[in-house]
Amino acid sequence: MEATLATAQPRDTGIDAVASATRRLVDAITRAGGAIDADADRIVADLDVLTARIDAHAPDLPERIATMWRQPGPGRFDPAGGTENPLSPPVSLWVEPDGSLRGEVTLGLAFQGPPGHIHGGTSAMLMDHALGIANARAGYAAVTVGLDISFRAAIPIGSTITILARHDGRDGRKVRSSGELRVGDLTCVTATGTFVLMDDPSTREKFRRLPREQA
Ligand SMILES: CCCCCCCCCC(=O)SCCNC(=O)CCNC(=O)[C@H](O)C(C)(C)COP(=O)(O)OP(=O)(O)OC[C@H]1O[C@@H](n2cnc3c(N)ncnc32)[C@H](O)[C@@H]1OP(=O)(O)O
Repeated sequence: MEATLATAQPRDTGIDAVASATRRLVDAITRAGGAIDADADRIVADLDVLTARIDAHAPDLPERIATMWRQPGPGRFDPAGGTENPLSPPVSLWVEPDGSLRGEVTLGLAFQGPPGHIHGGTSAMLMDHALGIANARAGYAAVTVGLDISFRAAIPIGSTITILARHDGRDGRKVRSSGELRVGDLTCVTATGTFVLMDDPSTREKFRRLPREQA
């Protein structure tokens, strides 16, 4: 049986292709560093032309957010697995036979924390998001109120990181999930999360409104 993808299906055209190219750009910049200083003025001019070309297509923010949430299926704009989001690491999560999630990702220098290793905030984002998707797959769309995370071993830049996440249960309006990041057989990060259901009245009210309406 074909495995089910819990994150957005990557495409090699349109906005997904632009986002991928932008990830390659960011990776190239972080690898080159100050070695591009002499060429920086020309690079900035070229990038500004591209930015203006793209910006000409951008609707205002509330309209853009509304469009994002009208798209069916897994979030294409998520910060961890959003194929349309150039800041999103290219994560795909698959549903295992027991309903848990499993995926792999390799992160470059843009995600560095300690020398040669992944930033803890990046690991926390991968965990927060995977735990949230594990809940959503179990039928519980919910927002994080607590994330307990342990960094047990540093994750080398460029290593293949295995992401595991599972929904652990519901307690009234709260749901729990847990997960880990592994490199090979080594468990590098463990996390447990507490989430509040989005259909809880206070949560629904808070996340119903768009930024402009909240001002
Ligand atoms: C659609 C599918 C999406 C799939 C993936 C999404 C993954 C995204 C994950 C995220 O990053 S979500 C974004 C980060 N989270 C937030 O912005 C939520 C911010 N918090 C809030 O807006 C409010 O807390 C919320 C509206 C959710 C609820 O407010 P309330 O005033 O009603 O409740 P409160 O925050 O006091 O606590 C709710 C419950 O959580 C409990 N709680 C709070 N902090 C906790 C903590 N740190 N650990 C454990 N439990 C905690 C708290 O005790 C309480 O338990 P009880 O219901 O049993 O009383």
